[in-house]
Formats: sequence, structure tokens, C-alpha cells
Amino acid sequence: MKTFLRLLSYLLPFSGLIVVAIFLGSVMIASNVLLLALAAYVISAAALQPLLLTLTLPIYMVRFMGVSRAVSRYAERLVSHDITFRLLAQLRTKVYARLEPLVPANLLGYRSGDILTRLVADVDELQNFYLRSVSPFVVAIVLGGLTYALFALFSPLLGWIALSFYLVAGVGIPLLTGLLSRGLGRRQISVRADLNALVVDSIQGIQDLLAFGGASAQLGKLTGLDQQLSQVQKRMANITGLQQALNVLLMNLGLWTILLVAIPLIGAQSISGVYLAFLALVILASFEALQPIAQAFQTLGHSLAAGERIFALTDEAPLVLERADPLVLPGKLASEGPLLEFEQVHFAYEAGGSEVLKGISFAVHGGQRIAIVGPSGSGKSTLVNLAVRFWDVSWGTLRLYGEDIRNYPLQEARAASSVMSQDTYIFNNTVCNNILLARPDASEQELEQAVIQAGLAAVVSQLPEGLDTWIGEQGLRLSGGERQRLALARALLKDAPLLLLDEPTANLDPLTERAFLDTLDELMHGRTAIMITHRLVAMEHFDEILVVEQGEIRQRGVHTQLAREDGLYRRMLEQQNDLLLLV
Ligand SMILES: Nc1ncnc2c1ncn2[C@@H]1O[C@H](COP(=O)(O)OP(=O)(O)OP(=O)(O)O)[C@@H](O)[C@H]1O
Repeated sequence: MKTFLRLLSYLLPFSGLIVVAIFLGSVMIASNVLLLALAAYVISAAALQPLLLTLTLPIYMVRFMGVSRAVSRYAERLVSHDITFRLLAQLRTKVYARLEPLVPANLLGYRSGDILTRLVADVDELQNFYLRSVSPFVVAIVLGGLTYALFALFSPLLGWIALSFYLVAGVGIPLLTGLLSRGLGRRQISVRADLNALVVDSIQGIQDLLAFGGASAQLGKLTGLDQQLSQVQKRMANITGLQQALNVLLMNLGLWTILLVAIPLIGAQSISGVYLAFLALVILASFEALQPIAQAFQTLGHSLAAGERIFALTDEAPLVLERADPLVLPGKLASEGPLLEFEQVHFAYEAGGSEVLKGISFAVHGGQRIAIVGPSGSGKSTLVNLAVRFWDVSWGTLRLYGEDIRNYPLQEARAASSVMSQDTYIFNNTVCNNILLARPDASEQELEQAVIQAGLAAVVSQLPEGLDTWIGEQGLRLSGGERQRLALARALLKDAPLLLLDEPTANLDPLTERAFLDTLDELMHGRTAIMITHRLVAMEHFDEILVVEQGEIRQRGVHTQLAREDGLYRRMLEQQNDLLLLV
């Protein structure tokens, strides 16, 4: 019920249009009923060969109903689809806007296929909420009143008979089919979501599935879910068939009952015989309004299940919160204070979970270059996640420009850093648009400069359409090194005060890595940068190196000093040298 009311509240902004659509829908069905009934009357009356003049008005009314049925049908479709598409657009943007603050901290527990299904298929499902659930009910109620009134004009008994059949067909059958299809809508939506998530997983991991021989097992799982979905759909189709059959049965029973009651009334001269066909066709035509009602219960089940899934996602409280009265982020450093400062920072990804960072303290001043090194899993990338507020610290303080980073607006705090990671996402778009993502309003010169600085100019000149070349899914047209240069150009174009480089050369071979590090080295001059790496290359260029292990800073200093000290840094250097000798 709560979901139903929430979905209804989304219709409120369109209440004016909804009234118009329902009016047009009622006019359409009423025109249809009257068209058939009046035509029957004209034929019956004409058989008695009256003066043509007496039939003029009914004939014109038949013509009018014919035209009004077509026009109102067209107009009703236009208005109701307009409502639906506006509703969908509004819902999609609202859902997306609610999703943004949940990224990434809240969404890690969801499969990407599941999020995609909620955002696309579940939102699409809601288009039926108005079209197939709300609107048919209201139109059927209006038509029920009209049918009763038409019969009651001739005899109150006929009015009650027609209304009884109308209620059994309009309330009884939908209740029965609603009972039979109970839980099916929810089940269909949930199986479809599982199937979509599995399809996305299978496509994303197809190379590994093929390489490790897991494709047929995956296909088996897909087939299993597909069969479950088909079974649910089959049951729904059976229920729909039963509903239609019962509807036709009731319509014919209604017709016979009306005839059985009306014929004696005609015999008793209470009703003129010329109206018999009129009455028969009114009951037949008015059942048209009931056809979509039983279906509406099934559709409502789908819409409610889809709505619940969407609201479950959008109702999540973001783990990273905005302050109600945030501070204004200063444009540049006001004094000699650090740009970014970690003070006794502790962090666990899950509340009550084991700590990934345990009392980290260090500061980065303007123009400084800091390297953070350490074994895999020691918590290096987590430091970047905190610096861009993908998560907030559990204990301690993280300061930006001397103030707790949580005191600034989220977007502004994020704008203070340009992040380049080992797996920067490259969109299936042109080189140019991929770089402009960092700053869509950048000038052509700024774009060109970023391309040149990132060492991408030679690559771009080889591409068939230069910067306007499409680079395919995940930038597949580019080599690993070229993709990293594109990511670097993007980070440079953003020109944020702090450059955060998270293992930018992790996926590169030694030669490409060397060339890329030379470019980085040049670029980092005069910039404030933190580079995270577990490969100790060109370490002598950093002002400070922090050696992190199991979430703690074990050593800190410059390369020459750390290389002499007996500690983790020297062991890492020795291991690396041994490996190079082996190669
Ligand atoms: N989103 C997450 N949820 C829960 N635990 C996480 C998450 N991300 C990382 N971790 C855990 O936190 C620890 C530190 O991970 P982190 O990625 O910071 O290490 P790292 O030093 O950058 O490793 P690498 O050099 O391999 O990238 C690891 O034990 C990892 O399993």
C-alpha cells in the first residue's frame, strides 16, 4: 500500500492531464456503447417504417458517436502516453539523482546488472502503472455509472441487473485473477532482475568464461533462469486467458438475463419493443470497459514489485553525507599550511569490520610530491578513496586546506583532486569527448595542451579522425600505455590543485612504464602530487616516500635515506632488483 501511494504521488504533478485523459477515455467508451446501441435502435425503428424525420436525430447521433469515438480514442492515447513518458523521464532522473550520492560506498553490494535492471527495466515497468492500472479503473467506474443510468431509464430492475453483472465482471473476476496471480508479478520482476544481472556478468566476463571452460555452466544457469521466467509468464498468460473467458461468459449471461427480463416488460407495454436491440447492445458494448481491468491487477503487481525494488535502492541513506551548511572551498592555499592532511586516520570499509588504515598521519604541502609505497593490500588505494570522499574516515581527521574535508560540499571537495588510477574508465566515445569529461567547457587550446603534455599528440595524429576518432568499448582501439596517456590528459585538463596517481603504470610493460614515468616526472614539477605504487621506479624524484604496511606507515623519508635503512623499503628494493635480474 505504501508503494502504491508513493507511486500515486508521482502522478500528482500531472493531475490536470490525468483528468483530461480519463475524461477522454470515458468519452471514447461511452461513444462506443452509444454508437452500437443507437445503431441497433435506428435499425429496429426503421423496420417499423416510421416518418424519416423521426429518425433524423438518432442517425445524426450515430454519425456523431462514430466520429467522437475515433477522435476521443486518438486524443486519449496522445494525452495518456504524454503523461506516461513525462512520468518516466521524471522517475529516471530522480532515481539517477538519488543514485549518485550512493556511489561507490553504498552500491558495492549490488551487481551492476541488478542496478541496470532497476534503472532501466524497473523504471520502464512503471509506465504501466498509470496506463494499465490506474486509468482503466477510473474509466470502468465512470462507465459502470453510465450503464446503470441507461438501463435504469427503462426500468430500475434492468439497471440493477446490468450493474450486478458489471460488478461481478469488474470486481469479482479481477479479485479472482488477482488471487490466482498473487506473488507472480513480484516473482517475474525478481527472476528477470536475476537473469539480467547474470547476462551482464556473462558478457563482461565472456573471455574468462571461455578461457577457463566455464561457458557451458554459465549457459546452464542462464537457461535455468530463462525457464523459470517462462514458467511465470506461462502461468500469467493462463490466468489472462481464464479472465478473458470468464469475462465473455459473464457478458453473454448478462445479455441473456437482460433479454429474459426485458421481453416480458415489452409484452406488458412497459418498454417499447423498438428498444430491445438497444438494450442488448448496451450491455455487450459496456463490457468493453472491463476488458483491461483484470489485466490491471497483474500489471499492478508488476508495477508495485518494480516500485519496491527502485525505492529500496533510492531509500538507502548515503554513507557519505553532505553537511547542511557547508564551508566554501578556498581557491588556493591561504598560508603555509598543508593542502591535504591525514591526522591519526583509522578506517574500516564496514562498520565494526577490521581496520584497513590504523592511525595514518601525513601531510602534503603545495608543490610537494609524495610517494606511497607498500605491498598489495596494505591500504594505499584506500587513502585515495578517502581523499576524494568516496568513503569518510572512521576515526581521526582528514583535512583539506586546513579544514575537515567533510565540511566542504562533496562535489567541491572532489574537484580539488584529479585522480588517475590503473583502471581509468574509458567511455565508448571519441578521444576528444573522453578527455573533455574532466572539463567539458575547456577551450580547444587547453585540450590540445593537455594532449601534448600527456604525450598523446603522436598517437592522436596516427588516428584516422584525430581527436574525433571513436575508440571503442573501454578504449579498445588504444594500447594500454595510450589509454593511460589519455587518462593522464583527462587528469591534466581538470587541472585540480592535487594530482592523485594510483598505480598509473601497474598494467604497463617496463619500457612503456619508463616512458610514461618520464612524462609524469616532467608534469609533476611544480604540482602537488601523491603517487601510489608498489613498483619502486624513479623514487629519487619524490620529496617524501611513505612506506605503508598493513594500514600503518612503517617508514618515511627520501629514497637515499630509506634505501640505506634496514626495513621494508630496502627489502622491496632488493626483491625488485632480484626480479629484474631474473628477467
Ligand atoms: N570496497 C571495499 N570493501 C571492503 N574491503 C575493501 C574494499 N576495497 C579494499 N578493501 C580491502 O582493504 C584492504 C586495502 O585495500 P587497498 O586497495 O587500499 O590496498 P592497496 O595497498 O591499494 O592494494 P593494491 O596495491 O593491490 O592495489 C584490502 O584488504 C582490501 O581487501
